[in-house]
Amino acid sequence: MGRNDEPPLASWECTYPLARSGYPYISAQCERLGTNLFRSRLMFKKTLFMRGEEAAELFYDDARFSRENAAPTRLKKTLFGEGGIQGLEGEAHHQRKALFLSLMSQSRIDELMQLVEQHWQLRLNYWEAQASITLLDELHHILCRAACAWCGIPLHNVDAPEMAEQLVLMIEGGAAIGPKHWASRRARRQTENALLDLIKQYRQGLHEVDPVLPFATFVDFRDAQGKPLPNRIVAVELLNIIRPIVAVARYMVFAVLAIHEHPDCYEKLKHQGSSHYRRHFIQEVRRYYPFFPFLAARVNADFTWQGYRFKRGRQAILDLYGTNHDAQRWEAPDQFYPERFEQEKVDVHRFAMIPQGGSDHATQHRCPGEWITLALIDLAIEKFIHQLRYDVPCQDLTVDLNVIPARPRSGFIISNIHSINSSQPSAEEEHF
Ligand code: HEM
Repeated sequence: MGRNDEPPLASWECTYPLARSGYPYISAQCERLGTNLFRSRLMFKKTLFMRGEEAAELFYDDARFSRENAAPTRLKKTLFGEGGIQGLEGEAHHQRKALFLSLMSQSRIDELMQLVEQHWQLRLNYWEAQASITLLDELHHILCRAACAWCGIPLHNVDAPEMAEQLVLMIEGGAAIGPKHWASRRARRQTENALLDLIKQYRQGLHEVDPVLPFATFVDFRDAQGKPLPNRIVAVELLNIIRPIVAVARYMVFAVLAIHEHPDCYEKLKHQGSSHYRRHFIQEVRRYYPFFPFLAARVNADFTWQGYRFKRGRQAILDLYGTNHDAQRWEAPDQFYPERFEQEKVDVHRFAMIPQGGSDHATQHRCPGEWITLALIDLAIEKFIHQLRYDVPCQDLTVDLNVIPARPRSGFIISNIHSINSSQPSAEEEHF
């Protein structure tokens, strides 16, 4: 290898094999070529693919990589929206990020958890009356109602199921092709438009929202020049809160799946209360189960790294799933083993364990919703270990690694559901 070589070539074009193999694709190429960096083309664009802790540290060096115009259009039209925080850089990004982080205080997160508890409790009567329910679908609805209430977005009974469905379409349609992708684009347009109407009404003084809630925080924001955010951007950013809160349903289901498939974990969670073990279990759910597959950026300036040339303007992809499963960093990475975190230091979460991105929250693009995610998974564990009795009927619980975003095929069906601690009887049943 010379001082300034091109990274190894995996293939001329890899869009189709990547779509067909899903999460393990980048790692499989790394193993085949004996490298953590290779090149190919994605959607005919020359692309560098990177995996592992060192590569993640490099990817988060903003002198070398930029997110501006990095996300593919199909993701902007579905998952992210246009003009949102994901594509900002520098001071504009820091300002916008500070707004998101201002919503993540412990007291605000506690508020959200109380809302989720309330909506869960209201739904429990219905669960108990059914022969079975599909947990993923139910959690999508509960989280949608709680997230909208937490943000200050009024949802009436009639709108709630539609809103939940549209958010799920956005979550699932970004990576999809064909009709599902187009339904996802439609869902984004409709949801943004519904929010736009609310934002306009609020600006005209037609309805009031508590100023601490995200809706008012974003609409009332003024930059250093006293300029507000355009209505469309406010709508995109509000969706950047409620959509991912609904998406956490997948991690909650994965946590319940892990409890089901690992009886030893169940016993430890039941008897060790809210111990270190529980925290390690939650981290292992986020490390082990596939969710956000990879991130895209653009090379900012020519540079050389480990003898390989990075050319300005080149597309770069950081493999999140592959980094979380990198055998050079993790022992038995494909085994679910919460105890592994006993040996880890806090800085494991900077570049080695990066299901929600790495580096810093305030200055980098790392997910501002990590604390909410941890709290919601914890809530699911509390419910399923201590507060509910249920059966898991025979079903297909396969998690296909070629489906992005992943989920257990059945959505996790549970039956014979009973509340163990029925100290909070539901006042009214919610109709989804
Ligand atoms: C299901 C759990 C979640 C996963 C897997 C996840 C994953 C991610 C990932 C991979 C990123 C990109 C990081 C980067 O570009 O460096 C991200 C960014 C982001 N996430 Fe999350 N997230 C989750 C939950 C949440 C929640 C609950 C919220 C909000 C309440 C949220 C809001 C955001 C926002 C606004 C960004 C953009 C941040 C920026 O560009 O600076 N996410 N998330």
